[in-house]
Amino acid sequence: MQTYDYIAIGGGSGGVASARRAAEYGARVLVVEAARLGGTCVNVGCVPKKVMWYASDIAQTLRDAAGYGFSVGESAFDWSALKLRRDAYIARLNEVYANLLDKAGVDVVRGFAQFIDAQTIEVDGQRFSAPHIVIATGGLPVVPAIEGAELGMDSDGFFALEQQPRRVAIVGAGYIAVELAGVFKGLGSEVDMLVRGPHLLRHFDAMVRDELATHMQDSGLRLHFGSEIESIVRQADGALQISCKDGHTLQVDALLWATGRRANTDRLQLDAAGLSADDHGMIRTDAFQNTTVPGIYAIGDITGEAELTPVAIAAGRKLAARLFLNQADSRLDYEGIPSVVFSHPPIGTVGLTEDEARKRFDDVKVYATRFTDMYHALTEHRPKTAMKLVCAGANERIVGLHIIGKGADEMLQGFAVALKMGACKADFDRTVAIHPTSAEELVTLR
Ligand SMILES: Cc1cc2nc3c(=O)[nH]c(=O)nc-3n(C[C@H](O)[C@H](O)[C@H](O)COP(=O)(O)OP(=O)(O)OC[C@H]3O[C@@H](n4cnc5c(N)ncnc54)[C@H](O)[C@@H]3O)c2cc1C
Ligand SMILES: NC(=O)c1ccc[n+]([C@@H]2O[C@H](COP(=O)([O-])OP(=O)(O)OC[C@H]3O[C@@H](n4cnc5c(N)ncnc54)[C@H](O)[C@@H]3O)[C@@H](O)[C@H]2O)c1
Repeated sequence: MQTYDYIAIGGGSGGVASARRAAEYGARVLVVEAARLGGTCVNVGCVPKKVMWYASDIAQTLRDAAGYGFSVGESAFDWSALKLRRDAYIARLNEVYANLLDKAGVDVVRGFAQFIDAQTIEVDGQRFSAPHIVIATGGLPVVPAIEGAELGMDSDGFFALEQQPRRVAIVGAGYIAVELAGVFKGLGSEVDMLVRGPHLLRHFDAMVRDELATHMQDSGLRLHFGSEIESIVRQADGALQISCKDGHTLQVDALLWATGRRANTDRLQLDAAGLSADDHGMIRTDAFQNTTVPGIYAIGDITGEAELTPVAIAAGRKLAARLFLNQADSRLDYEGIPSVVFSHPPIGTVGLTEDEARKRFDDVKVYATRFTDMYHALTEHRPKTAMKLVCAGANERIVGLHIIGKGADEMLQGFAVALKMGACKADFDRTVAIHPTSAEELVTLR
């Protein structure tokens, strides 16, 4: 049996970040990874998704170019060529992760870890023990139990696609559904989104989610709200026939399930360590990432908190500082986490929605604007940009900030710092605008 100070189960965003920090602080550390280093984000998440988002954005730029006097002529897009280049980039990132761990002096064991007891794990018959073990095993896509569901793909399957389907149906209305719908549509597929409820992105501020629906419909993407699938059947010509409960049918070449993710805890043998997952398989923790068993911690998607890479990384680093740098108060503040939806156009959001703020505070004031940004003044396609500041209290502290429009993705980070610092509307007002930008609207709202 080999012994360590710290073991991270899972070499994804959270596990790798926590392990590297712990090693930097002098701990002897092991990372166990069952698949590819970098986890969901690097291999089947943020990174390949952003590559596809860029491709779709370039396709739109080519279409916009005529407005600026360019005759671009016929352009062609080769999905499989892009996939090859994307896969090569990710293979390089896998190596970068391996090198970073190596340089930090972290040992890596490839294989699937299972608990033997609270301080011992087993990987392919080999045992390792440590007084501190962090579970960072992330999540997996969920596909509903519907007749023919296996004929569709999940987001992992999306990244394995060798050819671009001509007609695609996407089920779901969360981050992944709207992001991948934008990719397919931007790159020229016909897209139908089947949404169970009445909205896209139901937890988002009403302004951005309704604007996004308008943008999508204007781009020719078909949104079917209140739509639930009954069955999927493969036809003789290879197409998929989708039958919905309301009698509506659809024929497509591919179907994408973007119906959420579940925690990856199934085969960990949590009970051997005295741990149990909740009904969703999540391992809940206190504010310091402690599970109910002393010496076992959980970080990242497995905890069911904001499922974002920087959250997993920050929680892992804070935990390492608490355990190995004696920083007893070191913990991640889960308030005010900014996030971007890489839809077309992108959405940036931080803090409370208007509805949430009205429930929490008596005195809420909202400043909003909707305009055509300068880039689109000359293009045929003229999507609007929309922005909203949600303020609370007599001093109008900004408790929510929401943007949809070109550049929202890169605009948000700095504003998120301002919100974290407790910025009020008056602070925005006394900041001189940068002209001509879209972001300047946020400091000139009246
Ligand atoms: C399509 C998609 C797009 C996304 N886009 C974004 C984005 O743009 N921005 C963003 O911030 N977030 C995004 N996310 C979310 C982000 O990927 C996750 O929040 C993040 O990867 C969580 O990190 P983690 O460390 O908790 O888990 P993961 O990164 O999932 O890592 C878990 C690792 O544990 C390994 N593992 C599991 N069980 C075991 C075991 N028993 N033994 C050994 N190894 C094991 C797995 O193989 C995996 O490598 C996206 C997710 C998806 C699916
Ligand atoms: N840009 C980003 O930062 C980014 C991108 C992708 C994912 N993520 C993270 O990953 C998490 C998971 O994303 P996701 O899109 O898988 O989940 P999600 O929870 O955001 O969305 C799931 C969607 O599926 C719908 N749904 C669930 N079951 C259904 C069914 N049986 N039939 C029809 N619809 C059904 C839900 O109503 C919801 O609209 C996100 O919450 C986010 O934290 C982040």
